[in-house]
Amino acid sequence: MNPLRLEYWAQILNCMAAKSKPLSPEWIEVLVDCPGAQGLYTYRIPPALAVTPGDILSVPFNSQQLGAIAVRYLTQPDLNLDLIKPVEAVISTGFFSSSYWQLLDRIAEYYQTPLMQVIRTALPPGLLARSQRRIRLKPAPSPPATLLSASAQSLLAHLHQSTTGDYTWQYLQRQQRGAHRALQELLRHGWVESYLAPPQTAQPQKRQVVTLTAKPADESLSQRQQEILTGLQRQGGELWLSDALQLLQTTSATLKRLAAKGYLSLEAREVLRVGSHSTAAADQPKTLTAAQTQALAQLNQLEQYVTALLHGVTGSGKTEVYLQAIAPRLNCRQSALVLVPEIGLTSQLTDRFRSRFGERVCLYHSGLSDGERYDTWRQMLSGEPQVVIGTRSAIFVPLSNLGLIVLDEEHDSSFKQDQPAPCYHTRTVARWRAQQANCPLVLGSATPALETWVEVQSSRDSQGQRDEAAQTVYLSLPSRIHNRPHPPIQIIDMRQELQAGNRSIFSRSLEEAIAALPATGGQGILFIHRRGHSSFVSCRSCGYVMECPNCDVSLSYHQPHDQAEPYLRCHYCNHYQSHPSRCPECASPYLKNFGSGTQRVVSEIAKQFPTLRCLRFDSDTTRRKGSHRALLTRFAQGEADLLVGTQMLTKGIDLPQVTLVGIVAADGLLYMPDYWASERAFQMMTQVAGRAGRGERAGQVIVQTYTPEHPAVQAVQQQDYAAFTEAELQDRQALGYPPYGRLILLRVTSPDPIAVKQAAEDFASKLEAIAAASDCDILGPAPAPILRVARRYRWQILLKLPLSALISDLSCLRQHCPDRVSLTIDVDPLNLS
Ligand SMILES: Nc1ncnc2c1ncn2[C@@H]1O[C@H](COP(=O)(O)OP(=O)(O)OP(=O)(O)O)[C@@H](O)[C@H]1O
Ligand SMILES: [Zn+2]
Ligand SMILES: [Zn+2]
Repeated sequence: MNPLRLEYWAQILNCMAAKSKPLSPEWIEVLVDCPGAQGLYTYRIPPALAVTPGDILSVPFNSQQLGAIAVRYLTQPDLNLDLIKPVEAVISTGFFSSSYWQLLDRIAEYYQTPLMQVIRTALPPGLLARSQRRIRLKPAPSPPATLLSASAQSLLAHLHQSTTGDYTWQYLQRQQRGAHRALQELLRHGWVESYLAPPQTAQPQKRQVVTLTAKPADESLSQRQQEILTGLQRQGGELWLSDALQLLQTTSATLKRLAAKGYLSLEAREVLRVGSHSTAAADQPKTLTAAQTQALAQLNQLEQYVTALLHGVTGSGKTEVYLQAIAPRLNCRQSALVLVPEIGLTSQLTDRFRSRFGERVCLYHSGLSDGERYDTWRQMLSGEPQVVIGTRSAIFVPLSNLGLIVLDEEHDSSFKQDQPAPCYHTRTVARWRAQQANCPLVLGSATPALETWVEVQSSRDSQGQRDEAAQTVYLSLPSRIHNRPHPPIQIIDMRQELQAGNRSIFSRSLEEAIAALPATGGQGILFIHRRGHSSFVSCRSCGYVMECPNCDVSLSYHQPHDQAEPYLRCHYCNHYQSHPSRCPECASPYLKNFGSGTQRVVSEIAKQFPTLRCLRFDSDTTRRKGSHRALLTRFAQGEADLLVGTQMLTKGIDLPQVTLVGIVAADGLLYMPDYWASERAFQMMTQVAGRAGRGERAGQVIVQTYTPEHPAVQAVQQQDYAAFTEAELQDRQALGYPPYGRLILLRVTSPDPIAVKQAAEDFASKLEAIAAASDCDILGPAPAPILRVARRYRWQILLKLPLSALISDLSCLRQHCPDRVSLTIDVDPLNLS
């Protein structure tokens, strides 16, 4: 025997001995492309067919042939083997890498969720429906066509009618009954092959733009029309249609009428080109500061999987480090994944990436349409090196050859999915993904999550004792770019303001600072915890509070501006109702709204500072696509003196002219029903404060509170992350809370208040046995802090486990879930309300 062949056989035998998995698995579980099909289905793999997880298949399903994705091999189907149908064909191979499914499997297991639900979260909707199966003639047919059945010959004739010898399978099925069997025959004899159409090149996205073409002087125009044109002129004469509708408070019909009269033009323009106009000029890498240089050098040395914490104070230039760490990897044809809390809020970051890497940057987030998400996916499957910037779900994009994963603002809670299941944390999944790709994971933050911090600490303590992969590398950017000072932080005790007779929502210091803005040419940011106008409305005669009919919460009072009709809205279920003129309880006309949201602050500002220009930035004013960017651009261009907004303001705003930051009421942040309320309050306040004084002019931060002695408030003032963390960690350790223990929250909900309580009690008693085995505490069952949301009653059970505890599979509880009750298992929950 030829020695080469011998070696070949030796290898095969080795493989067979080494792998427990049979060489040719017999069964495969697949995801079927059929709207009603729930779960995974099992198919037989015919001996002649090589099927690998990740392949796109065609399978018989009911009476049809459907597209499917091979997910995982099965050794022992729990079914009657004779009833299992065979896979019909492999349409496209290597669509997903098989490690991709291992990742999803791991998520399903850790987060106690059925694999199907994980798949649904990970894959863009309609992935299979959009991948078209096509059939084409092959060049060298055999045997002669005359030996084929009549129906096969007829199908062949159809294919010959096409100039390219190529049709979609759907089309052929419509042309001929029983095309399926004919196709089998043609495939078997090598006449044709079936394949998956390559992705259609994504059309450049176009958007309507409104441009002013004539001055609004004409008398034939109505006053309203004149206002619109003047408004457009004030905005620089050009706006995206969507922004124009919002900013000018008009309709497209009105704009079209004005266009017909020749006052403005409406045309489609490519989004990319115009959208990034501010950064059209390609951007060069900046000369790094010493700290940046050191951090980058350490990052560049990391070749394999390892976690690195880039701990950089606000304004220290973390983004520049990401950019320069990614550049060499792109040059080595590796891709990078950059995860951010919310894409709309990080337009500056996105712009910086675009201007550095141009077309190689691609965005992936839930704001994309299904079609856009699909196109982006297919583009990534091409394997071309690229940088994907995305939110939470982008951790699932199918990038091959990953060279680096970055999680910017890693402490941000939007990286955790509350619902639907899987309730995954992007940081956790990113670790697994980086591990699989064997690439470094960079966590960036000015205020790292305590969990991350503890890992760094224990890495330091155990230098050299543990294996490298378990170490967290610590990189620090301790000062701002150009050594700009941090703004001093002034804490105002609002109780003293009240004593001094000041009943305004602004303390005297904040009032003075706001009043001084125009003269100094600086801009200010006011942070309010709540959107809307006021948090609740109550009757001054009988004390009745207006509540949501569907939820156990008070309705928020909304009044977008002073002339607008006020209305009430529920921030949990979005219930809307008009504001009553009289109390529904006692008919008294004295209804008053309490607490201050963004709208109230804006209208207060208008009263106290009539000449000050103010923009509101919250989820009410930024509902439309692109409106975040539009508002921030207006602010950046100096169209307003003040930006008033909610936590959306905390992230990534880098505006040199902002000199004042005011936190109107810190208290709303401090008292939340979570074990980590202090941590979040500290992080948020530090981030907002960090928006001030990033330019040449010094900044100033004013925090108003009724509890100035609160440790989080104190720590913010002293800008002392380490001290805050140390104190907070001691509390956590004493109580066995994360990061020193683990939590699992079971949420039980139902429209039926009795059934939900019953089910929760049932689950709790079933958990007793599990708990005893794993040294775990069961807290509850108890009604959730807000018992009813959107007409569903909510109960919860909290499991508190030591870090070392092995938790058994809780998904078995689902089998005991009664009909109208639903159970969500939230592993490592952040939201306990
Ligand atoms: N080496 C450098 N030389 C000059 N300017 C720099 C350098 N690095 C970064 N910058 C600029 O400093 C500013 C702050 O940087 P960046 O926004 O990346 O900070 P950050 O650490 O992400 O802050 P935050 O956490 O507050 O968002 C940006 O305007 C950036 O362009
Ligand atoms: Zn009343
Ligand atoms: Zn409600």
